[in-house]
Amino acid sequence: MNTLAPVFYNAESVRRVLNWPMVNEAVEAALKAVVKPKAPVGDEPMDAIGSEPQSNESRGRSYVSQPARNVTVASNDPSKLLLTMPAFVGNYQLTGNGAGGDASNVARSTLACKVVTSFRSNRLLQPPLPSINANILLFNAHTGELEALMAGTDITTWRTVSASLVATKYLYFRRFGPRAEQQLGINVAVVGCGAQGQLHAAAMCANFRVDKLTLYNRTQIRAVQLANELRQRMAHDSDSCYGPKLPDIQVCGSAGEAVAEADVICIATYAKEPLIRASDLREKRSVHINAVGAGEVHFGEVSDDIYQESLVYVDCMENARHELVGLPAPIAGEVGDVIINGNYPDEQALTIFQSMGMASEDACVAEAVQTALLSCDK
Ligand SMILES: NC(=O)C1=CN([C@@H]2O[C@H](COP(=O)(O)OP(=O)(O)OC[C@H]3O[C@@H](n4cnc5c(N)ncnc54)[C@H](OP(=O)(O)O)[C@@H]3O)[C@@H](O)[C@H]2O)C=CC1
Ligand SMILES: O=C(O)C1=NCCCC1
Repeated sequence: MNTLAPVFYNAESVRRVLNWPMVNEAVEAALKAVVKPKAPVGDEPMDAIGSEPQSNESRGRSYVSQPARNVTVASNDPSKLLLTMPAFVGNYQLTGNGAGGDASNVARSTLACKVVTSFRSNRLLQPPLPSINANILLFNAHTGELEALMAGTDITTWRTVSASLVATKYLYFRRFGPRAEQQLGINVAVVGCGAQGQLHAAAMCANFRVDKLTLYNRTQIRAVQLANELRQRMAHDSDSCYGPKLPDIQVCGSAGEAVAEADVICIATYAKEPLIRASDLREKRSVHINAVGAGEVHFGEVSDDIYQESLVYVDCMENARHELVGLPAPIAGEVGDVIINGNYPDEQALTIFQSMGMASEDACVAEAVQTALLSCDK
């Protein structure tokens, strides 16, 4: 690769190659890589008596270096943030699923840094702009030279939605059996129909068998527009990715109404006050919540009484120590650990995936996108 001239991949190029199998595989790789080896107990092998637990690297497993993200407040306004999100992901594999990978299963390492702004008032501009705008720097992991600058706004939305998909697969479906995500029909509620909510709604229907999709948005017209768009798109694509039966899509007048019959809830707003409460949820719990919104805190949009009843899982325990201070419930574990060890929740559990977003997800997806774009050029 020419080290003197980093390549620029614009948003259009990135969009051309994004697809769910590719992104889901890359995000799953990032979620697993972040899991630290456990201290040696029982049958865990030890290097030598009294030695430290083996590192993931020395075991040939994937691993991550991902410092806490740095947040800069712009114009003295806490709703205008610039975040820098560096990550190194070592020794991970992508199989070639969805064209991002390498069928030979060669282990890869990625060094990247996302620079992202969150300006929530952008939606009020004329014309409106996305609240989240991102670019990703991809470096040569051996020499440290900058190889590519990639538009990262779509990658941010896709990898965040994908983390919710992966969490739903392992924290919700797998409690019912090994292939439950292909067999079971679910009711999905989406609370917040901004950029995240829109893609969560479409992706849940494209990746799982959704019987009913309920939508709530503070400004109702956006939920109505999303419902209409999804109905049109699904009718048009019905042969390809959606199941044998198209979901029944309903717009609701309150968040409580939207989640009342939901098995899986995706909530992605800037709300500081809770939009959903324990009394809104189905009595027979067996419910999974993807809590995505990050206003001033990550967990404002879901009420304390839901957290107190839930098993809360995170993408990264280390980041949670910095970013989830004051979370009203203990953290049960990392999604990656559940993927690796198969320790799924009980069928009746109420689970929350508290999504913070990881730089390593951006790194793995950006690497997969670059691989796919390079293979298009061949
Ligand atoms: N976990 C992660 O990895 C990531 C999390 N995020 C977070 O996801 C959330 C949504 O982002 P995105 O979709 O890009 O943002 P958008 O600006 O596109 O959408 C914001 C949504 O939040 C709703 N909303 C804002 N304030 C309130 C409120 N007080 N009460 C109810 N609804 C409200 C808006 O409703 P209305 O249409 O009425 O204005 C809209 O539906 C943000 O908190 C963002 O920080 C984003 C990226 C990654
Ligand atoms: O992970 C990200 O990227 C973001 N998370 C919170 C809000 C800004 C972007």
